[in-house]
Amino acid sequence: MTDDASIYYDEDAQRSQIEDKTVAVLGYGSQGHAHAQNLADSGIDVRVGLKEGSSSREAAREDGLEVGTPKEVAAGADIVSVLVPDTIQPAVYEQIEEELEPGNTLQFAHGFNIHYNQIKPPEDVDVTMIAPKTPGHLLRRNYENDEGTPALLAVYQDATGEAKEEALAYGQAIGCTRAGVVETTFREETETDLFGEQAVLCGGIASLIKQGYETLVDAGYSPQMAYFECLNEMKLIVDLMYEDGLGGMWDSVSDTAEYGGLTQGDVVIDDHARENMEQVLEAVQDGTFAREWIAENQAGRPSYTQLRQAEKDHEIEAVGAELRALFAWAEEETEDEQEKVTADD
Ligand SMILES: NC(=O)C1=CN([C@@H]2O[C@H](COP(=O)(O)OP(=O)(O)OC[C@H]3O[C@@H](n4cnc5c(N)ncnc54)[C@H](OP(=O)(O)O)[C@@H]3O)[C@@H](O)[C@H]2O)C=CC1
Ligand SMILES: CC[C@](O)(C(C)=O)C(=O)O
Ligand SMILES: [Mg+2]
Ligand SMILES: [Mg+2]
Repeated sequence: MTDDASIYYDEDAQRSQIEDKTVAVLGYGSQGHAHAQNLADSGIDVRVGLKEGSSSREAAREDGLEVGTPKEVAAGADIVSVLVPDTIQPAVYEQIEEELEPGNTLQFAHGFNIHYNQIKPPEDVDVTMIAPKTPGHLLRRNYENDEGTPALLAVYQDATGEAKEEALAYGQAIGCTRAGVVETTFREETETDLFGEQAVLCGGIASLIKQGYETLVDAGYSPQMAYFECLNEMKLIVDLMYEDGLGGMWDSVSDTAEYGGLTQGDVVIDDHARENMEQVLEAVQDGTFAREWIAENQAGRPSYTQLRQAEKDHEIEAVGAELRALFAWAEEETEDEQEKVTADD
């Protein structure tokens, strides 16, 4: 995004660009179920593409959607939205490639396979991206609550001359132009998304939480105390940043927290952490991470499986599960009490 980046809203999108078109949504996972249901609720003709025997087929049918194999649904579609996992996309693309007709659109929610040349579409189709900046389940929840979800729009290939307009209409139909759609490129979306999820949003924050938790527990504090301090309250603090930036958070916490945070934050996340972040970014930019991830999948995901298990086995997960169960029970009780008060009134 540059200083003059364009942001598009509902009024910038033309429904006519999509209303008579058929969309094949491949995959019915986090993004797939949200795109498919939001499109259908916006009056668009949607079909869901899943392999025979897929565990997602029943869910899509229960949600009232027509289901076929990726090849079957792509055959009748104007827009094919590729929402299976990134590592599966090249194989699924091979199944649907011959169904693409001139003027059709290949639509993505992340640029990995286009940017790293794992999918090479024919020149006569549009290749676009609407990348919601949120997990899919929140994309669906926001749509149902009449709220918007910000997204990025990019056009890699404009065979029809109307790729951007159609992508905007798609973004409107899944609820993104309600919040704002920012124009970017496949390269910028891919590299910033991978960097963000690795260094900050998913990897960085999980490691920060675990290191904080372990520091307190190793120093003799109770695991419950460490959980509340390092994980539970994270959401509440991030909510303040989400609503009003870092300033919103600094304004709300005590002066003591603000002074301690401003002096110690950079001690923890220091120049060394910054150098590590730069290395993470370099591996994304020069394709090292992409090659590693593709090879890891070709080898049957040995490291991924082991790392996933180690994360599940971390003590903070068991402690958190116990505490959250107590919390939910306490909340239910509070609601019951409130209902009782209302009824008594
Ligand atoms: N997760 C997110 O919120 C975000 C994801 N993205 C991007 O969206 C895209 C989709 O990611 P995400 O939603 O996480 O994916 P998911 O892992 O949630 O996708 C799982 C779905 O894909 C189906 N699937 C798996 N293999 C195949 C196959 N061979 N043929 C057909 N369907 C298959 C699964 O069916 P089955 O039940 O049979 O396994 C399931 O329905 C990616 O490009 C990702 O980077 C972008 C923004 C956020
Ligand atoms: C932050 C992770 C993400 O990039 C996302 C939800 O936006 C993803 O790939 O899931
Ligand atoms: Mg993302
Ligand atoms: Mg991502």
